[in-house]
Amino acid sequence: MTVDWQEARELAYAAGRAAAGGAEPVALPAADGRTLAEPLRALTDLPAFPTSSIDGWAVRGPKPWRPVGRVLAGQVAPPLTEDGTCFEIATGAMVPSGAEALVRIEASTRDGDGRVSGEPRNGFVPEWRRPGEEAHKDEVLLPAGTAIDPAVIGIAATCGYESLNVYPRPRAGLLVFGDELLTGGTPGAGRVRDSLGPQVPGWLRRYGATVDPAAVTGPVQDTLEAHLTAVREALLTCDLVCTTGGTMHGPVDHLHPTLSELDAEYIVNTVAVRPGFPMLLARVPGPGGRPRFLAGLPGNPQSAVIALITLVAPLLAGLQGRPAPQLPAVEVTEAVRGRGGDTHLALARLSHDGRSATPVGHVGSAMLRGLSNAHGFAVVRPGTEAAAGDLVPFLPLPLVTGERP
Ligand SMILES: Nc1nc2c(c(=O)[nH]1)N[C@H]1C(S)=C(S)[C@@H](COP(=O)(O)OP(=O)(O)OC[C@H]3O[C@@H](n4cnc5c(N)ncnc54)[C@H](O)[C@@H]3O)O[C@H]1N2
Ligand code: MOO
Repeated sequence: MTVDWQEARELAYAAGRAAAGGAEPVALPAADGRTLAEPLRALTDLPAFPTSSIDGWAVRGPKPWRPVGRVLAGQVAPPLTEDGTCFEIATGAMVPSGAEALVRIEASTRDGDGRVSGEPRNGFVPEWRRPGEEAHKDEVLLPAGTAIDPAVIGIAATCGYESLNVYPRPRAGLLVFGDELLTGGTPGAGRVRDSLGPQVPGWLRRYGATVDPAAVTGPVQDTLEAHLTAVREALLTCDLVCTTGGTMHGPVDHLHPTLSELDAEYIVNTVAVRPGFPMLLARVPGPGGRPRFLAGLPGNPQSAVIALITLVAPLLAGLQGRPAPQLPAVEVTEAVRGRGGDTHLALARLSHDGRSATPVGHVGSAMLRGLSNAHGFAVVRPGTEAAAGDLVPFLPLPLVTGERP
């Protein structure tokens, strides 16, 4: 029943990939953060016409050249037909056929009759860009599965796209379980603040899901009936419902009985990882034959984030048609103990060059202090220990540039 941590990630990814939605067209300005459902191909040669890189003269034959016209950017250049003539030309303008060279304005002189002389630059950089220099028509520039960022939108616009066919964004929701949880004020008298309701939607969005604020509910009352009602309702509008707490088998832990009532099928039910082992991922029959998913995040807050990064991140990557997340290797600066037959995920900070990781303090599964000071987790695989200087995989938090400098 308990699966290896790496295997759990692969199972979650495969489940998401198998359930990825069909492509939908989205206008370029709205495509940031989406995923290409088809390869991005050049629709024409790029550049599409010979394009001047300078302001100057397009010349033909030996100098001096008599100006016979002017080509500005945006115009179709007429041919330059006679030796000893030139067109004045602007940066970005089409180079006329027949032109043999371009002479920069600052490298040119004019005689009393207005004829132009000068030397074309003999440099490494040509003075005009040839059609197809950047891409040939139909060439694949980016594969399907590419995450769309502003630069991808830019190259798509350069090619002439108005919209892109992309995967749908998975819609995620969150149900917080636990009658002991406060939604405001300071903790005490047996009660703690809910630290997952405010936090989990942000992580889900960073993994590409949308989270409607109306799909975040809690605390849900600790009864089986309340759990069932809340999960059923959430599954109506969400592709993925995350729950927090109740993954064990305590007196008020109702998640497993809820899943059984819903005819859910476990994809992963507990993982050989510390912290976080009671995490689970289940598939629930959805309308139209497309499955919906429920991720059970353990109640201990750091364990909940570990479940997100272990199961939900690969699931969402698969649902969006992205490649499975790969882990870089880093050197640990101090020893990190193993956890016997379990994978140990040890919170750590990366060095500025990203090559080494140093474990942080305050890493108990009920704590968030270490998490708020770390870049991710050093991964110590089952049956191993990491000595200072060893290379281990690093599981990054989905932080944005500028966070945790
Ligand atoms: N007999 C055993 N008991 C426990 C074991 C075990 O192996 N045997 N494992 C422990 C581990 S490890 C974990 S993790 C938790 C998982 O339990 P649940 O998922 O059922 O979570 P709860 O019992 O509901 O809560 C655990 C803990 O976390 C606090 N919590 C819950 N939700 C939140 C929240 N939204 N914000 C802040 N804190 C939260 C809750 O108050 C509890 O302290 O089981 C252990 N027990
Ligand atoms: O493994 Mo629990 O998931 O330590 O907090």
